[in-house]
Amino acid sequence: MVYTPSKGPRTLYDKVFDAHVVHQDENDSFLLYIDRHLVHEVTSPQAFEGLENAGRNVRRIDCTLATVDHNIPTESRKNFKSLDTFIKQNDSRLQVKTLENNVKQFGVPYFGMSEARQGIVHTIGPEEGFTLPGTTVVCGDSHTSTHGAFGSLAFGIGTSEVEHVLATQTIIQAKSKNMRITVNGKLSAGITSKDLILYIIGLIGTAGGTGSVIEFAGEAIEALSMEARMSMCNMAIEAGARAGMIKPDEITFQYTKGRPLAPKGAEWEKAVAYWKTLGTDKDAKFDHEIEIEAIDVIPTITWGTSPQDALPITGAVPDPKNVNDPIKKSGMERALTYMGLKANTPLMSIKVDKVFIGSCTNGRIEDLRSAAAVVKGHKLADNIKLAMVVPGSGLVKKQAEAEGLHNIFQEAGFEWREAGCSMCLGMNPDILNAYERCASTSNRNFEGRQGALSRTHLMSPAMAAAAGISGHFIDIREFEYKSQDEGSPKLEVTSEDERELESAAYDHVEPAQPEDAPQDVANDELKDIPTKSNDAPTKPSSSSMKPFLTLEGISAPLDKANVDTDAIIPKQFLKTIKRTGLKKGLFYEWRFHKDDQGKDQETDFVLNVEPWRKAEILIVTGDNFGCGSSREHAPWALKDFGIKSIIAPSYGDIFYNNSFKNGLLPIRLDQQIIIDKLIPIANKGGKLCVDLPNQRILDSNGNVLVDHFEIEPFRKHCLVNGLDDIGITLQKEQFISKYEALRRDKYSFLEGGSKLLKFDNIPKRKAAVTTFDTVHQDW
Ligand SMILES: CC(C)[C@H](C(=O)O)[C@@H](O)C(=O)O
Ligand code: SF4
Repeated sequence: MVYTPSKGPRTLYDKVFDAHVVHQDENDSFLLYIDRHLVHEVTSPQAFEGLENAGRNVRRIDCTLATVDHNIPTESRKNFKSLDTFIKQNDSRLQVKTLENNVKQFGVPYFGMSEARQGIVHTIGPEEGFTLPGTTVVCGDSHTSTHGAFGSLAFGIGTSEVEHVLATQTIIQAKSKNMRITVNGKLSAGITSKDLILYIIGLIGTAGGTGSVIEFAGEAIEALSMEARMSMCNMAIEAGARAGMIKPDEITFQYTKGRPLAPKGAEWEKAVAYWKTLGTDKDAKFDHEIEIEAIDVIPTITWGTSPQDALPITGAVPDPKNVNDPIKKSGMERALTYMGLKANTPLMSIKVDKVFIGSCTNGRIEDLRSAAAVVKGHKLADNIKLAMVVPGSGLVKKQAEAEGLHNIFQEAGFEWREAGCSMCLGMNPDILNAYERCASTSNRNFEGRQGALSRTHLMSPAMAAAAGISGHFIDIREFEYKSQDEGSPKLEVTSEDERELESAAYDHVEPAQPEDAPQDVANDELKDIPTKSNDAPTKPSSSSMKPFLTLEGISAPLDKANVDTDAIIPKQFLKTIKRTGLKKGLFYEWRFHKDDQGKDQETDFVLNVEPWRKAEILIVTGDNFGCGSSREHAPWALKDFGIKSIIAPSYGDIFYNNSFKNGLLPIRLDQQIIIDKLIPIANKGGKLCVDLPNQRILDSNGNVLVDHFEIEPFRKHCLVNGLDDIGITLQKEQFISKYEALRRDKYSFLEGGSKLLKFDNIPKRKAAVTTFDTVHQDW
């Protein structure tokens, strides 16, 4: 169907979405073109394997950029010789080496461990100018939302979608709702964008943005630096949103200009003229609007096990006695026990064991500057066992060292590390021990996130640094800076600082202009082309599915809200390069405890008990099942256990998507219907029958319990027919090439991409598998 964007006033999200529609299917499913695809070692092995098995290629290596970040140790690389000697953990090493093999085989530009530009995937994209305003950006990682700070539509995807993007440079998407959060007035001195985003998540909850793209707007947002905007959008996913976006403006252009992969000369002018048109039109309609007064935001930290457990630092640990909702009350009680906290304890009296300054939320130069301003002239408190600063990228590290920040940290007793995800999720040697409490600048405080039984409190870099110096949480507004003589602490990076950073650290070769001359496209509109294509590949992908029609199986109850994917499958199980064998890891922390010998013993968690041990349908009472990380390992683990359908009031967007790609049916139902009609049966271990063709749910006697549940027609079509998305998309090859021709002309400033990076060692493809060989040789 020809897609005709609305003629009326449109939002920033509408505009970027409209500009990328390759094809609209009959039912509200769109094929969107992807401008930028970032790849890392954890969520890509199975995707490359799928490509290889199906004999497919990476369609646009110039739109793809890979790096390693999650698994790598952050200790000094001075003596780095090879991955074999440097990465001690076998499974981590295997994942990193697998990525290295894959980028070589498919010719994907890659920043490996010996490359100065390596870093966290969300730090390097903006840093290189790979991320550009108005683009679509994806990555097999939920914090891809970070890139929305540029006014790009950026979101996390699962591994099946990584494979889809690699093969087709497109993604199948439904349109999200428009939500705007306007922050009026100015933030008070010392209040950072991290305080603001924690405040917002505390207000709207981790499901507050579900199904929506949030546009952050208003005076306080416009005043933020790019790095501060990135911290905001980074955590939009923690508010459940599909993406976060901020209108590109002069601050965005200033930040982007001169980056290695940013357009140059006339292409730059053309790009800026286009980017200036992207702001939300006056009178554009939002499905949800929230207004916040900046003056209300004070330093904010989390107390519990969800990012929504955010409180002003002046507050006290909440008391479950004051909560009526039984699900919320029991969640709060559990969080208090897990965090080892007593209700009503003042937050500022809570002592800290470790400090972590880093991550894709707060591991950029501005963050390190603000933490260093706090630390300068002080020493870590005696009770601090370890404090570490982990730059987001090699270039951030280089810049920080040029400014002498590493000396400030080291003199105070902090460890100065190499770039990586580090203790943000502890897939590498940087972890907390059981019961240790950490002041962390990362974005997730889920149970076990930084190590089994670890306790994470989220906050800004300045607040985490101050906690290290004081030994307990402290209000940064009352902290005694010793660096006043050198001017007040830098909580903001000026454009001058940015220029300095650029010239000091970004010594790249001036990239040549793209070779592809803009092509003549007669018409700006996409023309409808018959979907039949002669050259559509027919080989199945590795993930091809069985048709899903009706399912009759034992149902198991799960009386919890906000079940995150870290809980469904903890980080230690993500190191596999396969899609199978994850049964043991499902709800691992809930299903097992360690005995005196350190052996796993089963708990009485429902799935360990007969008859639910054989459950095929999971009935969840609380909202937001599968929130958090994009790990497709969550549906893989559920399927491996035997669960084939989940029924819950709502889901995390990425988990919901990922489930369909694996033939796992997630059904959304009203909470009251679940509690009244399904939970009584699940509590007895009774059977339910899910009838997908007729979209209804029956009991084992054939009585209809739910006469209709909603499911998007395209998703149903794929499940019922066991269809492989990639195969379907490749049949639309003509639409994709047509869009690419349009793009070369209208958005010519996007051409070139990562192909323009200069490498000392150009990865050589093992076998000539694509028509992109010429491109590859051009590097
Ligand atoms: C490993 C990856 C899938 C995951 C994510 O999607 O966010 C990770 O980056 C995280 O922060 O939990
Ligand atoms: S959230 Fe943490 S683990 Fe995930 S990409 Fe960012 S730094 Fe890495």
